[in-house]
Amino acid sequence: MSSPSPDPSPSTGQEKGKKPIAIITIGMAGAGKSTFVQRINSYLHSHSEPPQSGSEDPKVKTRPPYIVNLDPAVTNVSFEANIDIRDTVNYQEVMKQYNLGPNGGILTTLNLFTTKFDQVLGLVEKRAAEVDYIILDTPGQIEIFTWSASGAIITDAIASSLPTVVAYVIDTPRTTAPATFMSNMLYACSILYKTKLPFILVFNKTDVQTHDFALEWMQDFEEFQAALASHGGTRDAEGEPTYMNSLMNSMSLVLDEFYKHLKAVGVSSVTGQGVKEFFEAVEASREEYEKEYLPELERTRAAREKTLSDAKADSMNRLMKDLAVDRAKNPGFAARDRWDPNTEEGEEPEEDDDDMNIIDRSEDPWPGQYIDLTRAQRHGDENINWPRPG
Ligand SMILES: Nc1nc2c(ncn2[C@@H]2O[C@H](COP(=O)(O)OP(=O)(O)OP(=O)(O)O)[C@@H](O)[C@H]2O)c(=O)[nH]1
Repeated sequence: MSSPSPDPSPSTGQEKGKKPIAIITIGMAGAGKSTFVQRINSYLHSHSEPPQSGSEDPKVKTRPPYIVNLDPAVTNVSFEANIDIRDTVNYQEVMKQYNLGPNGGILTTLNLFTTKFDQVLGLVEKRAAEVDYIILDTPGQIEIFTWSASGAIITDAIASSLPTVVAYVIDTPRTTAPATFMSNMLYACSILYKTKLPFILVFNKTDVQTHDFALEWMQDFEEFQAALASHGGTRDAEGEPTYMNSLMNSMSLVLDEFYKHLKAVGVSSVTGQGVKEFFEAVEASREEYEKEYLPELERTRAAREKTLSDAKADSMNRLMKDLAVDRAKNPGFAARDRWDPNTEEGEEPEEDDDDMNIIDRSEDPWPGQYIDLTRAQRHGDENINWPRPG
């Protein structure tokens, strides 16, 4: 496991030609992603001071970040997002139109939004010279980043344009059991190997539970195995280690290698403790991105640009097919995961429209209401033709 750089100051980011760094927060539902984004947002705001006119101001440290909210189901966003998925796709309307429940609704909403991610990237790139950090908040459906094409499109698109780091947020108090810790690390591992991006484990909620135990387990697999052995339920009736116990023992050896590629910080999004260390880890990740990831990305960039639109259309079709297959394979789940007509009253959806625009709230005054999926933005009564699950 690598440790954060000793450089104590957050990024100045205003050095000539230095690109902003994108921080993609990923984590299980309830891990504290949104609270964490709010905390780092307020940290950056509190460290930004207007430059003195006509002179180099040594007090200037950072500038407020550019924030993209990709969680369509969040009701209250405690930070001001510059781009908000909810402005473009109406999640309730998606559930209704595709006859989905909350989980399928969130995934499909993100898939639809992803088809327009080039617009998001365009807006972000336009602001790149004005900000030091671009922060993306994502839904708790972590499978988006472990198997879904939309997760890969988002991470690849951002990382091919800007230095990018994944901040994997963990609910520390809920990770003290060895089995829970292991399952969280396996998720992290699959995201790391899928995105191949610099990765920071953010052990959140350290005001409730410090993350020392996690660091010990990551630095010494024997410590983890000892914790596992002393944990209840690890032996069967004959006193033999259970299958799960043996599996986790072996996994801890495998993960030992994985931990070497990670940075880990303890943070309390409530008190702000550890946020400075988090930004040190982000700055160290910039170097990692430039030395290790960028050369590889540049090799593939030319090919990617050429095939981007084909790949997007293909991914969308596959996703819609997967959705249909999943639902066919799991009729019980499909029957439960449906839009409930009693939960919402409203107008009938408009007919389909084939275009929508992403809004930058900082440029375009927020209209103060949801925009219907079918009338995404300012196209009068033209219709959108969303692909339907096969
Ligand atoms: N004590 C403590 N509570 C926290 C901290 N960070 C978040 N929480 C609480 O954890 C709960 C979940 O936080 P959220 O920020 O909504 O979590 P999330 O990961 O965005 O959740 P989803 O949107 O469901 O994916 C809330 O009740 C927060 O107040 C922290 O550092 N310390």
